[in-house]
Amino acid sequence: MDGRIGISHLEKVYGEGSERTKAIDDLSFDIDGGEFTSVVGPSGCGKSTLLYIIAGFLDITNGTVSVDGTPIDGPGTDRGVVFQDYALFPWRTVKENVLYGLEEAGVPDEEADATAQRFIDMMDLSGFENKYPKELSGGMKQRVALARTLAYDPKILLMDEPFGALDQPLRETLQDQLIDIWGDLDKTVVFITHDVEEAVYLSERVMIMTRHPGTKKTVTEVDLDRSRPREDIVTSEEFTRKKNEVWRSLREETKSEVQP
Ligand SMILES: Nc1ncnc2c1ncn2[C@@H]1O[C@H](COP(=O)(O)OP(=O)(O)OP(=O)(O)O)[C@@H](O)[C@H]1O
Repeated sequence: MDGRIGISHLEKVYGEGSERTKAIDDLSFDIDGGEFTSVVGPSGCGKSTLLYIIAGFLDITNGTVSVDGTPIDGPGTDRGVVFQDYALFPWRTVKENVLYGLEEAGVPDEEADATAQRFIDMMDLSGFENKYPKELSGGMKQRVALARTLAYDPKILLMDEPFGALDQPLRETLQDQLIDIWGDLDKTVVFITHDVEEAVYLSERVMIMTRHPGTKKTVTEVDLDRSRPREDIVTSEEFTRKKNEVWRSLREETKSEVQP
């Protein structure tokens, strides 16, 4: 399946001289097309840096990052990014926001309109097409952002703590919606989160990064039957075991931060 991400000996250094910071050091990791991977790690370990490198927003210092075998050279419509703060256009309505990527891609009006409406419906936003972002709740704004990204059909979804600003019930609703979308649309998803439970609930693999400079520390494989209701999943023995495994690895990194 398309949407494979290859990361080989990635190094990212910001700044020069006394301002020099090595954010990522010798990180190698491959993600299969259609796979859902979460990335967790201590604050400042380079999670967002990694995501923005895959997005093509940032240059790399050393190593290679490729999509389907082709080294990344700037942003592209094969990758869509969803941010924590939604990044909607405040002067555009819901429909106009969702139409944005389709307009940029030169999709004819009628087809763009039908596609936008399909994703508006999929994200339960029907009836809100003509509202402006300021008239929406946080959860609705994030659903608009997701619809906007999905509408131009990227193979890869890059999500930077997308539900971090939402309260728990909303977060859970959006997590379940994302699992459905992932199942229906065959996307590769790279999902950054601080929430271990969220990472294990959503992903097939969780990569835990070392603290600054960040590299791959451990990878936990999660093979949960996600067709069950949430209550059954989160109370299952396997879910608890995987959560503890990720926690243990993460705690080691956070602990080493405060040791001399
Ligand atoms: N534009 C920049 N210029 C210089 N240093 C930067 C820049 N962006 C990030 N850094 C540094 O790179 C390191 C990694 O930052 P990054 O934001 O990728 O980490 P993170 O794991 O996403 O953090 P958090 O979990 O707190 O969001 C940090 O030390 C940060 O200070």
